[in-house]
Amino acid sequence: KTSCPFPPGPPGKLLVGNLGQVSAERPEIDYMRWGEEYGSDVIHTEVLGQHIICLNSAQAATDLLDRRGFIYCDRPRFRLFEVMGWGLTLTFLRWDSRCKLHRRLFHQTFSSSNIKVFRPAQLFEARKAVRSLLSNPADWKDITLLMSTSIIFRIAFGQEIQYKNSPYCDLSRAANDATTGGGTPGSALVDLFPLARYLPDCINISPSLRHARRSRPVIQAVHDYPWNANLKDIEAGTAAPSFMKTHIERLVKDQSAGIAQELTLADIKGATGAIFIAGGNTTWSAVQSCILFLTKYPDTQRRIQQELDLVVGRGRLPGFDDRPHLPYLERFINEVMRCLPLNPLIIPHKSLRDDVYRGMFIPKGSIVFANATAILTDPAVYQDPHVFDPDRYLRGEPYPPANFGFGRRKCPGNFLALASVYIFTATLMAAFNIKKAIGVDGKPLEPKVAVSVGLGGHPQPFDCVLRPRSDTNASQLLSQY
Ligand code: HEM
Repeated sequence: KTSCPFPPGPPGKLLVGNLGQVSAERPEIDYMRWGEEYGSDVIHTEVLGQHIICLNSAQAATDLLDRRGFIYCDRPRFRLFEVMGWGLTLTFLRWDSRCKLHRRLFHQTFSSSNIKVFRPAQLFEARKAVRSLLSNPADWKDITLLMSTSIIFRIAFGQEIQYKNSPYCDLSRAANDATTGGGTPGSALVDLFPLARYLPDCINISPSLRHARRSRPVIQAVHDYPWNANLKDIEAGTAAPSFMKTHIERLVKDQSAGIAQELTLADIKGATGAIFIAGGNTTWSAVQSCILFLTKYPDTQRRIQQELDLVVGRGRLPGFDDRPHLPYLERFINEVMRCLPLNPLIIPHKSLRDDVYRGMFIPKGSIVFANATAILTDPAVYQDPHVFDPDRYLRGEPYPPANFGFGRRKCPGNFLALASVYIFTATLMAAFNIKKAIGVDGKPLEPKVAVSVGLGGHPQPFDCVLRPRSDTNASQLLSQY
């Protein structure tokens, strides 16, 4: 215990605290406003006795979530997602030996050097997608969904998805709706009043709870359907390399050698499902964000294309070896991530013990949010933070630190995700120009830079027009590929 005060924050009401004061839709904006009002980058609220801490600066987030990661590595219970049927899913696991085991599985597979084995699948899918765009440019949303889903399905379950009306794409869309429809993680009625989960549907006043119950079959299917398909292939000896295959084969080998195993088949199944849910739609959203900013900023397109034409030339398509030689494209992707964080409050962490930070008391069991929106638009770090400017990084401003989270719960798929986004954007820009769509009034439609609410947000729908470039022979190269 300590005599230090809690971090500053809005005064609450007797018993309920700040219940109802934080917007369900854009809580990050409330926390930014309070940050200004109370002159602090660490804000405290309390809802029904639950302490909530929001970190509005990179400094506070790295000091606590990175440097004191051993304190801030737990997660709150996500009861709404439990109702949906998410089980051994790393994202929702409390910090214990099982969670550490799952993180090890992810790190072994998705470290910056180990992801190189997935490059052929990423390259193949990116080129397949851009080739499909040549015949169906208006279909860019479905084609990019097919690509992101197929990359993650190959990596997780060894299954390629060949057609846009494949049941796996429907599954991906449904799983996306299930998770994003749950609202800001940890803020549903059932998270605040756990007994609400037992309310019968006839008196169930919570739309999120009804949504979670309706989503159960989809979440079950996400785990079972591709798993069963790949299990058949593994048994038949025809399975392609995948996370699932590697870990099942290792488990079977260790079991037959009599080596004691902490890992179970259920762990592998949970982790494989987690790759799909955490890695498919997020990558799709990041790809869509790139298309959004390419649409908004034609000059940026030209610069990416000039760089590509210079480095890659006309005789071939971009590959992974070109990436270090395409610094403007790298800055562009980082600037897209900075301007449109897909998880404005990341995913909440929870503290395992009492802590004091700069004289402020953070009690054990606090829910801790890093406010990505505040961090990425902090005027003390980013000059003119609301201006889209990939060249800001040439002036020494840091690459966005918050999009993939912090500390011991930082996204283990970050290298893989950025590699997919890179190879798709490079291939797209080698082959296409993107223009704004024209509205009914004859004027160009300006895409809105906004993200949906909920876990794994995606850019709000926008239109654009893709036209093959006539000044390169990328289309020809793609059609031969
Ligand atoms: C652009 C794409 C992606 C974005 C923006 C993203 C973002 C995030 C964020 C913000 C977190 C929470 C970190 C925290 O709590 O501090 C997270 C966690 C996670 N991500 Fe990603 N992610 C992406 C792609 C991927 C991919 C491709 C995979 C799979 C290979 C993946 C797997 C996970 C997992 C398993 C977690 C939970 C980690 C834990 O709780 O310990 N993500 N991601």
